[in-house]
Amino acid sequence: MNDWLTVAMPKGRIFEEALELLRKAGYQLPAEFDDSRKLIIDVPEEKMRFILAKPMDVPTYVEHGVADVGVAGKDVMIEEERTVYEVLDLKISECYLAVAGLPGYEKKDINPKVASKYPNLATRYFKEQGEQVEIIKLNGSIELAPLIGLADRIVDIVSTGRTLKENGLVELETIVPITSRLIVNPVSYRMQDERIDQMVERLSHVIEGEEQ
Ligand SMILES: Nc1ncnc2c1ncn2[C@@H]1O[C@H](COP(=O)(O)OP(=O)(O)OP(=O)(O)O)[C@@H](O)[C@H]1O
Ligand SMILES: O=P(O)(O)OC[C@H]1O[C@H](OP(=O)(O)OP(=O)(O)O)[C@H](O)[C@@H]1O
Repeated sequence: MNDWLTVAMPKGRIFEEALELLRKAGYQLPAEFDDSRKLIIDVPEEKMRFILAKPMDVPTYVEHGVADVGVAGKDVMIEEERTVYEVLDLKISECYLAVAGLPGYEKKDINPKVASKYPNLATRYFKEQGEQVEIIKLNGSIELAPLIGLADRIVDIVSTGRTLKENGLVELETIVPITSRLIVNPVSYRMQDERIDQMVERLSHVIEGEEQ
């Protein structure tokens, strides 16, 4: 299977959009992708193996070389800081990272707490801002933290803004816009450069077409 390409796909909300993009780029992906609990799906016609991972873990599989390429949110890339090449902005799963809190929040000097699923990113952000905070790592439902008094602020993804609004929170600072990226293992890029370049080219073509 030396000439096969292993692709790490994030399960969850990016999956369908990424799948659609690949199909539009001409990859023949069977119906099995749309309704399966399998974590490895081989597509011999394309000489491709797909592994379905947790979104936050995709760069880990790619860094270790068990996947040649992968799809990961920019949020995950910033948080994880893995040694991989980021070769293409897929322009899917658009959202942004923001600091949010209760309305009227005022910065306090003593032990301000920030809850986030992105502890590394949040630590770096507040350091850059020259603010000392305690980061509390959560795995989901981040908006709950200020409501229940676990933290004063949160660092989290905002897309429609509905979760903030329905929980009575407001955005305090915008950190960075987020989209999903195509990432590549550096060794795979040397060994399979033609196949990977071709993939980038085919996907770019679809993305540019959709932008017009
Ligand atoms: N509300 C959103 N709208 C658009 N894109 C989002 C949104 N939330 C997250 N994303 C993007 O999708 C990626 C994966 O999100 P998803 O919610 O599927 O995974 P997750 O939160 O890591 O999964 P899980 O909740 O199972 O741990 C994120 O890394 C981010 O890039
Ligand atoms: O601005 P919105 O459109 O409301 O989207 C933002 C929400 O989406 C994500 O949560 P997700 O649905 O992944 O749930 P989680 O709390 O389990 O992370 C994110 O963490 C926000 O809570």
